[in-house]
Amino acid sequence: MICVSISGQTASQILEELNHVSMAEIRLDLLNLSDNEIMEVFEAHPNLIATYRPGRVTEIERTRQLKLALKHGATWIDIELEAPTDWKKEMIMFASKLGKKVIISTHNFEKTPTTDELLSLVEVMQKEGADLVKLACLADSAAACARLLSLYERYKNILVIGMGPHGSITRIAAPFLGAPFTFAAGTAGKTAPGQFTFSEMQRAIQLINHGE
Ligand SMILES: O=C1C[C@@](O)(C(=O)O)C[C@@H](O)[C@@H]1O
Repeated sequence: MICVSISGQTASQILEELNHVSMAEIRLDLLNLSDNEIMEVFEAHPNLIATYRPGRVTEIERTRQLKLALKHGATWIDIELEAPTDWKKEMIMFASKLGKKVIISTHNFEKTPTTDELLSLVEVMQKEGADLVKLACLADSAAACARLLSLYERYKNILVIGMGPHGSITRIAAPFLGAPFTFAAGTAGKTAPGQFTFSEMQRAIQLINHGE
C-alpha cells in the first residue's frame, strides 16, 4: 500500500487528495489546520496517520492536536523514539484505549548506522510498545540499502526507509519485503529526501507486480 505524506495544503485540498488514495500521513507540523479542520480531515478517511514532529509548537499543543486527531478517526499516530519516555507511554495508552495503533519512528538524516546499531534501535522500539517500528536513515550507498533491507529478514511490523537519492530502492522494495506500506510525496511536495510521487510509486509497484 502507498501512504501519501501530506504537507503544505489547505484543508479542502487535503480532502480532495484523500479521495484518490488508500492511505495518507497528515503532517500536522507542516500544515496549518484549525481544530475543526483537523476533525474534518481525520473523519474523512479510514486510514490516516497523524504525525506532528516536535519543535514548532509547545509539547502541550502538539499532544493536544495528536489526541484530537486520534479521537476523530486517525488510525495511527507516529511518535518519535527520541521523545521522553513518559510522553511516549501516555500516547501509547491513549491510542490503545481508542483501539488505535502507534508507530514509533526514528530518523537519521546523516547516515545509515551499522547493522548492530540498527538491530538495537529496532529492539528498543519494539520493547517500548510500537505496533509498527519505522526507521528512516540517509542511505549514501548500495551497502547502506542492503543493510537496511536485511532487517526485513529478522523482523515483522517494521518499515525501513533509506532516505536520499541512493535510498530509492528501499522505498520500492519495502512493501514487497513485508512493510505494511511505503511513503510517497503528496501533491504539495516531498516530506523527506528521495520520496517518489504517488504516480511514480504506483508505476514502480505495478512493474514489479506484473513483471513488465
Ligand atoms: O517517517 C516518515 C518517513 C519519511 O521520513 C520518509 O522518508 O518518507 C517521511 C515522513 O513524513 C514520515 O513521517
